Amino acid sequence: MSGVKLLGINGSPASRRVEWALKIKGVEYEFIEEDLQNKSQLLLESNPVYKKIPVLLHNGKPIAESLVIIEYIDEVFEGPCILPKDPYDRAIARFWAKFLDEKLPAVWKALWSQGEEQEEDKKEAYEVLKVLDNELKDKKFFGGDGIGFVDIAANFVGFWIGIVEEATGVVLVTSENFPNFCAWRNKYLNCDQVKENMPSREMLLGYFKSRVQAVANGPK
Ligand SMILES: N[C@@H](CCC(=O)N[C@@H](CS)C(=O)NCC(=O)O)C(=O)O
Repeated sequence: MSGVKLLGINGSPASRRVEWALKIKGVEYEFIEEDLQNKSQLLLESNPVYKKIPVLLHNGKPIAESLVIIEYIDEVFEGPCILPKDPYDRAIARFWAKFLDEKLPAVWKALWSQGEEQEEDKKEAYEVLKVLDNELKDKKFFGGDGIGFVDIAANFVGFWIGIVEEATGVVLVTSENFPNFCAWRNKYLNCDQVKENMPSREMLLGYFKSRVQAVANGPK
């Protein structure tokens, strides 16, 4: 028993990032599915600042924020390194992971907003995707030849965006606009590591379609 518990949600990209890191290290853990409509006392006490999942509990001590948790896992447990060893490469990986965290809300918003607001939001989302596309110009993965910290951090753009696009009918990513990004995404989705660490596509598609329906029905 490793004394590791994860408070999370099966379909959450942030939660999946942490599970992926735990699996790379071969750490056994207990997954505790949270209900965000009715947050547990354990979650509220473990992450009193943000009250969000994921939270890792290691021997009872809580750590919040998925990227912070992955770095902790990388330092504390034996196994393959997740972040690069070289300090410069590590700093660059942190830069891109931070970029993803800061910019993803704009991409998410563009997928759900409507009308004129959406046209503005799309412009911002395209800028973010263009930056990612450019970063992937001469690379197989963000991590170089293999999946690394930034590819784990990028699970939302790699896996979730396409599903939300299908549910909402909003198209942000095309191979004409973002060829390097699309090439990365195709490789990414075909990786065993990715397949093993993502939730069911059907489950997410059903969930997002029900959200689209709820938006269309308007407030009750
Ligand atoms: N920056 C955080 C984001 C975590 C996050 O957004 N968690 C969402 C679920 S995916 C949550 O707990 N939301 C509940 C709330 O906002 O009350 C991380 O990377 O851990």
